[in-house]
This record gives sequence, C-alpha cells and structure tokens, in this order.
Amino acid sequence: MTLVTNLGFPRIGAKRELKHALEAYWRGESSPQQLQDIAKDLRHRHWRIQREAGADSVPCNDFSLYDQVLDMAFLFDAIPDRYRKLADRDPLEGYFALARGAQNDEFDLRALEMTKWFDTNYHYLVPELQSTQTFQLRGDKPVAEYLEAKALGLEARPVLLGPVSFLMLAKTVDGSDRLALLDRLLPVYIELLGRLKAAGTQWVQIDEPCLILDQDADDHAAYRRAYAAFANVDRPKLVLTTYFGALGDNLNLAVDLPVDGLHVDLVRAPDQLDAVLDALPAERTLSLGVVDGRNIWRTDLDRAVPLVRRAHDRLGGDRLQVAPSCSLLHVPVDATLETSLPSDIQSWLSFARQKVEEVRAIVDALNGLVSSVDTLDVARERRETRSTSKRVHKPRVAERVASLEASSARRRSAYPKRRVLQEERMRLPLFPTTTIGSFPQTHEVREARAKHKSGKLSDAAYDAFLVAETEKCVRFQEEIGIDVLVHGEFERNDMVEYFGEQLDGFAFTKNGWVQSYGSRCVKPPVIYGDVERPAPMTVRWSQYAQSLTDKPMKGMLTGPVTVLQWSFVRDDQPRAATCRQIALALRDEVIDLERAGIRVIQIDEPALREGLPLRRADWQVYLDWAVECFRITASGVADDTQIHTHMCYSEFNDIIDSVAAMDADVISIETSRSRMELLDAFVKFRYPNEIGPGVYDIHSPRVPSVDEMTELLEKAGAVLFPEQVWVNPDCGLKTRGWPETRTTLAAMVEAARRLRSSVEKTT
Ligand SMILES: CN1c2c(nc(N)[nH]c2=O)NC[C@@H]1CNc1ccc(C(=O)N[C@@H](CCC(=O)N[C@@H](CCC(=O)N[C@@H](CCC(=O)O)C(=O)O)C(=O)O)C(=O)O)cc1
Ligand SMILES: N[C@@H](CCS)C(=O)O
Ligand SMILES: [Zn+2]
Repeated sequence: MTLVTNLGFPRIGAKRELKHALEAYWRGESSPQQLQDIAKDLRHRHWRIQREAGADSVPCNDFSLYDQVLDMAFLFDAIPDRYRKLADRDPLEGYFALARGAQNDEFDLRALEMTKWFDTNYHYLVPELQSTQTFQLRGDKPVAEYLEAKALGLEARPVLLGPVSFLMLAKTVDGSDRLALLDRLLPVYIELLGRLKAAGTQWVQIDEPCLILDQDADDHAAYRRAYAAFANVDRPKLVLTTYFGALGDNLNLAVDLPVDGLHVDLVRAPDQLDAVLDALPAERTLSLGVVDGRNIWRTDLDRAVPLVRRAHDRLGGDRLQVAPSCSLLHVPVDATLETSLPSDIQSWLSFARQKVEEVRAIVDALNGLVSSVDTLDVARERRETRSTSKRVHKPRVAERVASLEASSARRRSAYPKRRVLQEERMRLPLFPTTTIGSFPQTHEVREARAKHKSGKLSDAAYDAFLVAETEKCVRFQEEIGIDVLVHGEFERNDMVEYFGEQLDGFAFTKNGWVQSYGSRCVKPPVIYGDVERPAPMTVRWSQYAQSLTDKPMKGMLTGPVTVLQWSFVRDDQPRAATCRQIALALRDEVIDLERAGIRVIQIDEPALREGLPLRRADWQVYLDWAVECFRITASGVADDTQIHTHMCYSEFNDIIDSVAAMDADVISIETSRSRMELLDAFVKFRYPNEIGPGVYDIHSPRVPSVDEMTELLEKAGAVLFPEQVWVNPDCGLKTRGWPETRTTLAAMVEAARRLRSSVEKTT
C-alpha cells in the first residue's frame, strides 16, 4: 500500500502559539513547565491535523523550541565550553543561551552564529565544534517525542538530521576539518538509533539535504563511511531524505548507501524521476516529494498524479511513499483561516494542512478512489481560474519590462566620480556612523498598529503616534551624534510585507506566519500577478523625517531580489521576470525619494545571497539577473545621491564580484557574530566602494562594550582603507528594546570617535 507521509510540520502554530509561549517564558512570566505544556499541546494538535488531512504516518522530532539543528547539537552534547556550566545546571536555560546568548551577573555568553538554511528564509544555529570535540547523548528528545505520539496511538517517524549534513552545516572554531569528526559522531547516532528501535520505532527519516549540493570525493567518502556504519546495527528502517534540488551527480552515491528508503524532491527536480527509478536497488522504498513544501499554490494534480503513477508502475505500491517535497516548516499552517482574501485567490492557496490533503488526494487518485477524483476536478478548476484571471496578467507591465534599455541599469558616472560629488555634498567625517533602518518595534508600536488595523485606533491617531515615534527617534540619533540618520521604520510591520501591501499584484494573509528564527516570524506576501506601484510608498515618512533635521536622512527600501525571495512567488513565470517587475516599481520609488530631497537611499538586499542556486553551475545566470534588477532599482538617480545597500547573514567570498557589480556606493554587512570573519571577502582592493562592517550583533539581547566594538573596527581598519569604513550595527534594531539600543548606539558612536582620533594621531 502506498503511504501518505510528511517530512515536517510548521511548529510555530497557526496563531504563533509557540512564539507567545517562548517570549512569555523569556520575560519570566511563565515557568518551564508552562512552556513545555504549550509545546506538547502544539505537537499533539499538529499530529491530529496531519492525521485528519490523511497522513498515514506523521513526523516527530520535527518540533523544536528554537531550532532543529541546535537540537541535534544539544542532543549530541556539542556544547562549547562557555555554555557548559549553565547547561549542566539548567539544560533549558543552557539551550536558550546557545540560541540567544545570556548576560547576567554570572554569565556573559555570546550566542551561536546563525545562518540561512539552504536557500530559505529560515535561520539555523551553526554548531560550534573543534578538533578535540567529543560527542555523547544528552537527553532523549527524539525517543521521547516518538513515545509521546505512540501514547496517542500514532506510529510517528522521527526526523534526524543525518551525520554528514550535521557536520557540513557546523563550523569548527579552530579551522580543523569538520568531517574528521565523523568517526567520533557515528557511535552516538548508532546509540540513538538503537534506543529508537528499542522504543518500537519502525522508520526514521534521516535528512541529508547536503546531498543536493556539489559534493566532492571526500564528501562522498564521508557518506559511505557513515552509512556503512549504520548497515549492520539493530536499528529502525532509514529513509534517506533529500530536498531542495536534484541529486544529480550524487545519485549513484545516494542509491548505493545501505539504507531502506530514499526521498527525492520532484517539485524542484521532476526530471530526476526516471534516473532515480533506473538506479534504485530492488527492495528500496522510494518516497516522492510531489507537493511543493516551499510555496503556497495548490498543486497541479494533473502533473503530480502521472509522475507518481510512473513510479508506481515500476515499483508497485508497497515500495512507494508520497509526501511534500520537503518539511512544511516553510509554509503557514492552514489556508482556510484566510477568510479576508478575495475568494478566488484564497481558493488558489495550499498551506501545510492542505498540502497533506493534496498528498492524500494524489495517493487516493492512484488507487482509483472516487472521492479523490472529485478533488482532482476541483483542483483543476481552481488552477484554470488562476491561469485565466484578469487579476494576474496586465499587458502594460509586461510592455514596460520588455522596453527596458541597458542604460536603465547603469549609474550616470563610475563610482570614483560619484564619490567626489557625494563627499562635497555630504561632508561626512571619517568612519561615518549610521544604522540599518529599523528602531525598536516595541510592544507599544505593534499594539498601536494592531489597534489601527482592527479599527480601534483612528487613522489620525495612528498617524500622530507614528509621527511622534519618528520624531523621538530622529532626536535620539541627533543627541548621540549619529552622522546619517534613519526615520526608524515604525510604520512598517515587516520590511517585505509593508511593500507587498502597497504594490499591485501582491496579496497578504492574516495568519500566514512562517518561522524565521526562534520566536521570530514573517508573513510572506503572496505575489499572484503582474506588479505595479500605484503610488509612492515611503516618501511621506522619509520626507517628514528629513524635515526634522539638517543631517542627511537615509531613505529606506527593500530591494527587488529580497522582496521576491521573501515572498511566496508566482509559479507561472520565471522568477527573473517577476523580479524585473518589482525592480521597476522600486526604481520609481527611488526617483521619487530623490525628488523629495532625500540624498542617501538604502536599498536592502539581505536575501540576494540566499537566493543563490544551490548548485554552483546555476549561479551566474541568477547573479546576472539579480544584480541587474538591483541596478535597475538604483540607477535612476544623480551621481551625488548616495545609494547604500545592506546584506545580513551572507557569506560573500564566492560572490564578491557580483556584490561589487551592484555598484552601491556603500554596503553594510553583518560581521560581528563571526568576529569580522565575513569581512574577508571585502579586503583591500577586492571591493572598491565603501563598507560598513557590523559591530553590534542585533540578534542577541547582549550589549557589546565600546572596547569590543573598537576592537572589531580596528580589525576592519587593518584590512580596509580608513576612508572606506562606515560604522553601523549588523542589521536593523527592530527586535531590540530601547534601553539596550540607547546604550549600544552611544557606545558605537564613541568607538567611531576613538578610531577617528587614533587615525588623526597617526597621520
Ligand atoms: C531581516 N529579517 C527579515 C527576514 N524576512 C522578512 N520578511 N523580514 C525581515 O525583517 N528574514 C531575515 C531577517 C529575519 N529577522 C526577523 C527579525 C524580526 C522579525 C519579527 O520581529 N517578526 C515579528 C512579526 C513582524 C510583523 O509582521 N509584525 C506585525 C504584527 C505584529 C503583531 O504580532 N501584532 C500583535 C499585537 C502586537 C502587540 O500587542 O504586541 C497581533 O497582531 O496579535 C506588525 O508589526 O504589525 C514577530 O513578532 O515575530 C522577523 C524576522
Ligand atoms: N532596513 C531593515 C533591514 C533589515 S535586513 C531593518 O533595518 O530592519
Ligand atoms: Zn539585515
């Protein structure tokens, strides 16, 4: 019998219940037990939803209080020494210290580095290992969750990140080879698999997502060594799970590994099916990911069912499982909660619950069950209304894109000339200070917006509130001596959603929350049609803020690639085509800002790196259109208007030429958690324009000292020319509170002053 399975469910909850529980706990308003009770409740609710939607088996250990990679590191006791005392005394506090840092009378602990999970907007915590690393089992989370499901009468399939991907996603602090730790790690996996088997587990989902990346001979050897070690041990069956792309040249390796099943992503890589079927050894179970775990459109069942049938004809039903392409962590919980959307758009959507239902419908159709044939008809009808909808296609947008000239993507003069003109106009000191845009989105700010949205606060009162917040923010920056100010972004719910709400072709949901990291969520807008800007979006706030001060006020926009990357995008045209439409809409905004007297405009592109295809062979095509789109947005202004861009969480070494090709006058990057390691790509001569390496890790409540920031700036100063260096935090301050923001920014300005005077002394 072909099974309906699932690789992971969004754990945050349809109403962000986990977020609220975590934050209450961190504020000291609830006990560990209360937090664990809510977590358990969510697990049970999510298993129930999946069962009701038709799943034959549900995943467990896909739940996490913060992050699934951190869970594995914690489970294997891969805890850096600095956290050990706290973790041994209070495991939950120790766990959260790894995730968020901890600062009190006793401890001053930096958090682990955080980075993007493949090409998603989800962040995982990077395990910190060293050559002397040892591993042992600490707790039994996967077993406990398996038994928890069992007590409800469910045979769940624990999800484990596989040993090779675990090591590849980690970093060693001493630069030693991560994979050299494999032999020490394997016995711990074997012990865990044994414990799962003893608890009665039948199948374990062992994720090796790195198998869809470019892997070399040493990597291949590591997979072979790892899975050979699992071959003859008493363990549950293993389904080796890959997602986000094709196995490609790793296919032969994947099918050679002595496991019991293989999951492949047929949404990103439908063409790999025949090769997989040809290569699959007899007896091996095949799990087909045919429902898109990364997007929210209803599945084209007329394409999915024949794909599955092809495998069914070759393998028979008993060796076949059907599933979403990847964990559903990346989509919201339930589209039926979106009652405010236009009904046609709502009917085009499929969130986690609906995706499991779609997998059920596919398997039922395969088995010729009548009820599902109805579902196929309904699905077909919905897709047809979408492909012919007047909401979707606007010929004048396509015409504007088609008539774009190459010169639209070029500034008038090259950077050296622009620099002179900008210097004359702005007269900034050496090491100019600025921030990345947002200031604290306090409970008060969010509450005011929520009240305004629900009609409890009038337009005028909300406006007056935002005016007052913006003014306070400007005055604060003036007081502490920041050189290039920002308005604070108080009017924005999110840097992408805010623009989506004002652009035609975008729909936004009420409950479409997706976890970004820990308790932080985003509500990606849905791009369903051709994009246009009906009216200016940010000019009013930038202009107002500029009217309050003589210092330059930085206009603040989210760039086209990031808007694309952090939205749910159309699947009926290439991403590049949608991106060009967004770029043109934003170009108009940049020009309007300049007209309104704004001399500095930041176009944030934190997602440019994350959008990079996972296989190197596909990079250049993407980078060409992504950089072109940024330049289309940025190039409509005069030479003396300074264009900034900002990128966080990015590893730049491989793409520095494209970053340089964006030709922003100034780029700010995230460098503090990596202690300026990420700056390596920008060292003298490799990046010609100006750079603001972040000196304040804004993802942690920890407050860095002046000395610490000065030291980071000195490190930057050693590899960059002084006149290249800006001083700024890693990213926006929206997640921070005002007290820590005040202290840290004042300290940051002081660090810049120290640096200025030390340079003056030496010249
Ligand atoms: C820079 N980052 C971003 C990414 N992706 C984005 N789409 N946006 C980003 O900014 N990816 C990479 C990083 C990830 N970083 C973050 C940082 C912070 C958050 C975050 O704080 N998210 C908020 C939700 C933001 C939002 O949409 N807020 C709305 C709704 C607020 C709300 O919850 N209102 C309450 C009432 C409020 C109250 O009383 O306190 C309600 O409606 O019930 C808004 O401000 O209007 C979060 O809370 O998680 C995300 C990613
Ligand atoms: N301007 C945005 C960038 C975040 S990546 C902010 O400051 O929040
Ligand atoms: Zn950022």
